[in-house]
Amino acid sequence: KPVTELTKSAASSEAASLRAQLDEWRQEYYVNDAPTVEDHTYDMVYQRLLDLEAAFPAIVTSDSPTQQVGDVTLPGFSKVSHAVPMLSMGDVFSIEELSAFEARTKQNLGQSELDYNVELKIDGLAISLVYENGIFVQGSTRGDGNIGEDITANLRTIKSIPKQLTEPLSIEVRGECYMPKAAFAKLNERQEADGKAPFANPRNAAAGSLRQLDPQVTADRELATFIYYTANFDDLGVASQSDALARYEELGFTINPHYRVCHNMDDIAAYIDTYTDQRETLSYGIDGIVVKVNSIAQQDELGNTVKVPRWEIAYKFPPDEQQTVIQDIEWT
Ligand SMILES: NC(=O)c1c(N)nc(OC2CCCC2)nc1O[C@@H]1CCC[C@@H]1O
Repeated sequence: KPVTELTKSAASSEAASLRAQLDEWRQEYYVNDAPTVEDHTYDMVYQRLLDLEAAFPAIVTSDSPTQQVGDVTLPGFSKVSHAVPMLSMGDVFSIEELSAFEARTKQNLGQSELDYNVELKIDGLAISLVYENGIFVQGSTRGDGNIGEDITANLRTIKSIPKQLTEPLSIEVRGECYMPKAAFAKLNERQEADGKAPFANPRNAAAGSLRQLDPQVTADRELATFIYYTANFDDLGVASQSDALARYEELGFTINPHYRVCHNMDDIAAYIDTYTDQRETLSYGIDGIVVKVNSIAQQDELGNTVKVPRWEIAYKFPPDEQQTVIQDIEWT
């Protein structure tokens, strides 16, 4: 039926079922690498959801597939084309799905044992940093993965981003720019004091502090970074993700210290348990755990699908229990 003839509740329930269907198809496509429908079928259903949400904005949910698309680039920024696309990651939500990823990966590689590098999934904004002969020359956002915004001037104000490396390497590295929880709380106090709207969460605050044109604003926001990737491993002389992280640190970058080489799912599950418990004690936000095949050669052998690497997966924590806390406050 045309969306204009629907009641809001009819639109809302149709949208909910479309979201579930789209999420199932995304899982097949991005995680299992085994889509059961043609792209145009996905696109038609996606378009129907867009129409429903456009006709009834109140029914949009933050986890709707329509809200997950890569960021488009904002006007006012010059554009940066990523020579190597900045990919995102497939998500899984249970150990069972993680085991399925492991089984599929072992099968793809014809290996019965695999080493993984497991990392915290920092809840920030992906950035790319380009160095020429060891000098920081350009920084950008991920954008849609191919085209990002040039935010070099803003990134120059961030202390953890070295202006010069300890070696004269010409290299591009990638990582997450984030706002520590303490800086986020202070910023929102200032926002309220200035009669401005508070930021919803540290990730939005980091994005809002980078994707604006005044470097002084960025400088005042106490942002930080963790580097975790490079587009050109050949320049590093390393054979694994865990060695690459140690190399980034040698070059002057900040890396997240909580990475661990795991040899099987039990190790990975133990790591997930540890950081599910410790999550609240971390001074920055994380929204999951990243499991990567540790060997670079095996990563290359597995390659990437159009949007995500086949050699890594993100285990996502259940949505934050913050909502229940807020409900308690309202209730009392
Ligand atoms: N958020 C993170 O902590 C994180 C990580 N620890 N490791 C990676 O590996 C990259 C490598 C190639 C594709 C993803 N990506 C991360 O975040 C990604 C960046 C873009 C979308 C995800 O947030």
